[in-house]
Amino acid sequence: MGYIENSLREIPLKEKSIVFVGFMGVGKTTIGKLVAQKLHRSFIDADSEIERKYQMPIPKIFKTLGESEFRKAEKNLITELCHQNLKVISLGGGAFLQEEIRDVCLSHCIVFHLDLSWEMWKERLDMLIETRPVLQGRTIEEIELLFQARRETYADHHSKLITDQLSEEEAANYIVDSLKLSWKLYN
Ligand SMILES: Nc1ncnc2c1ncn2[C@@H]1O[C@H](COP(=O)(O)OP(=O)(O)OP(=O)(O)O)[C@@H](O)[C@H]1O
Ligand SMILES: O=C(O)C1=C[C@@H](O)[C@@H](O)[C@H](O)C1
Ligand SMILES: [Mg+2]
Repeated sequence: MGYIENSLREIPLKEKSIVFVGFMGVGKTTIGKLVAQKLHRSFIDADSEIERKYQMPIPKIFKTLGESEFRKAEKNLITELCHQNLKVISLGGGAFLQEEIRDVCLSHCIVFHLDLSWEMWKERLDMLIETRPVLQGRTIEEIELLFQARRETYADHHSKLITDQLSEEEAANYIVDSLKLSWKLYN
């Protein structure tokens, strides 16, 4: 049996939870949900869990409680989730900026970076702006700088997929196939 070592105990590769990271709007939630269905695993979206906990949408959490409260909740939730196996977890776009979140995800789970070119991503801006407070009040040039800067953070991952040419379904199928192949090779 092949195992990847981590600091606490050895978890068989096949049982590790899968975590999706990447910039806002790249498809972590939609593709993560499809991957979970295809692998018969439960799906957890970190943003939705936080909205459920506070009983308000994210823009309202940012407005009334502040971004720092949201980031604390994000860290506590993701740390707890990463200690559970056999899940598919989609993070919020800013979660991986916290070092503790990066560390716990990378040591306990399989981290997939979903990426998109800037040219493709900017076509989604209008659809995203209302529900993503981090994008609000910024010029397109500022958003591009944020997009490029954050790419460096997501560079810490186990696997990456550029989805420019892929539908949500195709991306999910590709991820499932590549996971199954690595389980076969390393188990
Ligand atoms: N491969 C794709 N092709 C076309 N549209 C896509 C693709 N992936 C996602 N989308 C669309 O982009 C939008 C944003 O996707 P989604 O909410 O999954 O992003 P996210 O990465 O979870 O964002 P956030 O970090 O803000 O949570 C959705 O409307 C979704 O249908
Ligand atoms: O990129 C970010 O900082 C965020 C992304 C969203 O998924 C939400 O987690 C929230 O709007 C913050
Ligand atoms: Mg999402």
